[in-house]
Amino acid sequence: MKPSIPEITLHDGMTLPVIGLGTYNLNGNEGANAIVNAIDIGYRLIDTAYNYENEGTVGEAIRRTSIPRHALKITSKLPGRYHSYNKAVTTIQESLYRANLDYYDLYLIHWPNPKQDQYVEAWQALIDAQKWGFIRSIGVCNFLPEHLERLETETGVMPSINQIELHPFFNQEAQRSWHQERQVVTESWSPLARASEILDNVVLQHIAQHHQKTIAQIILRWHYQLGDISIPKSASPKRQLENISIFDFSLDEAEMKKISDLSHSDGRLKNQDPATYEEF
Ligand SMILES: NC(=O)C1=CN([C@@H]2O[C@H](COP(=O)(O)OP(=O)(O)OC[C@H]3O[C@@H](n4cnc5c(N)ncnc54)[C@H](OP(=O)(O)O)[C@@H]3O)[C@@H](O)[C@H]2O)C=CC1
Ligand SMILES: O=C(O)C(=O)[C@@H](O)[C@H](O)C(=O)CO
Repeated sequence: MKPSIPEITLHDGMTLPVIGLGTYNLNGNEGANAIVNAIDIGYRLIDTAYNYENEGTVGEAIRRTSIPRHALKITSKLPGRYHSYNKAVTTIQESLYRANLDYYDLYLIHWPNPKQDQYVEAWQALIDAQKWGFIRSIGVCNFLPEHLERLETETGVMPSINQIELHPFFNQEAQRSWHQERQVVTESWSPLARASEILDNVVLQHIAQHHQKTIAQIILRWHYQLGDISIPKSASPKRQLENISIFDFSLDEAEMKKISDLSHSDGRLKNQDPATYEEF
């Protein structure tokens, strides 16, 4: 049976499933097949980006599936090199042309690039693109509280979502509670910490054995109970199904704490600190 994925409502009324499919490195025909499989088994939220060079692949998968466009939630992202207002507007249009879509459900600024300091202009372009009907909901990725505050002060609009690095090795406690106070939904990128050494972690192994689940399922259940949206990437039909089969058990408070306690200050996977990282 296909698992049914619960939904979250954003402050602008958009609803999104609590688990979506990450598509970084899902390109071409193989990528399209993987995305079609995910949609067929119940995924409705698909996360792409201009910089992944696969908005076309996502569009192809949407054309191949029998699920109607309106039942899907498609996200894309504006790259760092196109933050100026005019470039941002044409890039949003290019993102649509690449996917052959009339609108994105969610469009995000991919990184703030604070040194470049054009993210407020980019945000104004997203606000206008939403008014013109190109985008249904607008948000950001990797924005620190100071960046989010500036968007609201200078444009009056707070992002609906902030997609950030979040996994048991980097639990983002302070940023998550900042979001919660301001009705910004947290979306987790690399929710499985790219499935590297985390899959050998003994704390997670014990919890997984206790629930007769895999470590990936324990991590994704932890995300769900934290209240965030996660977007695990998998090219494998078996692991795609595993990753959405997490709604038939729950973690208790002690287990949640043990997982959150795996976090450490240098737990970022690639040391991409939004205060200094500048994306192309
Ligand atoms: N906004 C941003 O700045 C960023 C956004 N992202 C987005 O977040 C998405 C997810 O993050 P990503 O970096 O891909 O990392 P993930 O944490 O989703 O891990 C993906 C890796 O985990 C493996 N995997 C998936 N499911 C399982 C499972 N059940 N058991 C074991 N291994 C598994 C995948 O392999 P396999 O495919 O073989 O299953 C792949 O190697 C990206 O694809 C992208 O859409 C990512 C980075 C930055
Ligand atoms: O995948 C993304 O969305 C990114 O922003 C990349 O920078 C990613 O984090 C990465 O690590 C690329 O190697």
